[in-house]
Amino acid sequence: MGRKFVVGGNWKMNGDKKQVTEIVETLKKGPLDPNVEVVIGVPAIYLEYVQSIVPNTINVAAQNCWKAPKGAFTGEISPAMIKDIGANWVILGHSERRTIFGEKDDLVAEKVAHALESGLKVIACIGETLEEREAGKTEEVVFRQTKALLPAIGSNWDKVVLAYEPVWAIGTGKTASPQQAQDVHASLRNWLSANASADVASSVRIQYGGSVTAANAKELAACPDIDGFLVGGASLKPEFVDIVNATQ
Ligand SMILES: O=C[C@H](O)COP(=O)(O)O
Repeated sequence: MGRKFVVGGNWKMNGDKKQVTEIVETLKKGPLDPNVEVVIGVPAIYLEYVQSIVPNTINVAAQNCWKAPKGAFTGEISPAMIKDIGANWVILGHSERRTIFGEKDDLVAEKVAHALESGLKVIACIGETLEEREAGKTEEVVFRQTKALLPAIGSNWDKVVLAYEPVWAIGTGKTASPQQAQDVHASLRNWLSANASADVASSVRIQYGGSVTAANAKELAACPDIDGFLVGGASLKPEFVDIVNATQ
């Protein structure tokens, strides 16, 4: 099957020019496993700068974008702008966008569709809240969120990475157990087999995100349906190198 392990670092709204330079220096020193695809999610204002200092083995992602190429959308950036400065990825539908900024499934889908049309690759995030998990609705929620993406993705699944990020595990230090994460990833693959295609189900890469650290990455990475991570807090620290190398 050969799904290439893919590790994203989502810096969120953190860092200043000095710190982002230091993080890039740390990544350059690595050494980073050459068999792993690395994508760093950079605050919009530093995208061009970071793109100009990373080696071409490291991919740069925006953390959000709008669903149109240009126009009267104050404060937004477009996929065309992201591509224009040389970056090729965008993270969409992150739970912070969904919960803090009120992005619903249909808006996330429109953004995904436009980003893909514009030639960006997409890390599309899904995941349930604690309340939803405790109500036994984990699968219902992640299937609903993924279903909304199907028409947006169309035949572009090779340009999409799904990131399963249980909201209760984000920034809380409370990681999903490898079994909990594996179970959701496996269910998602079954659902994709029935609702997209067997080929999509077996080839799409599904990252786990939520309090991933160097201490828990190896165990999570050993799960058969976990194909990488989307890392928040730890992506700002030197341990991100060990997380990238978790399959070694
Ligand atoms: O996008 C990354 C996730 O929100 C995980 O964040 P975290 O590793 O700080 O829990």
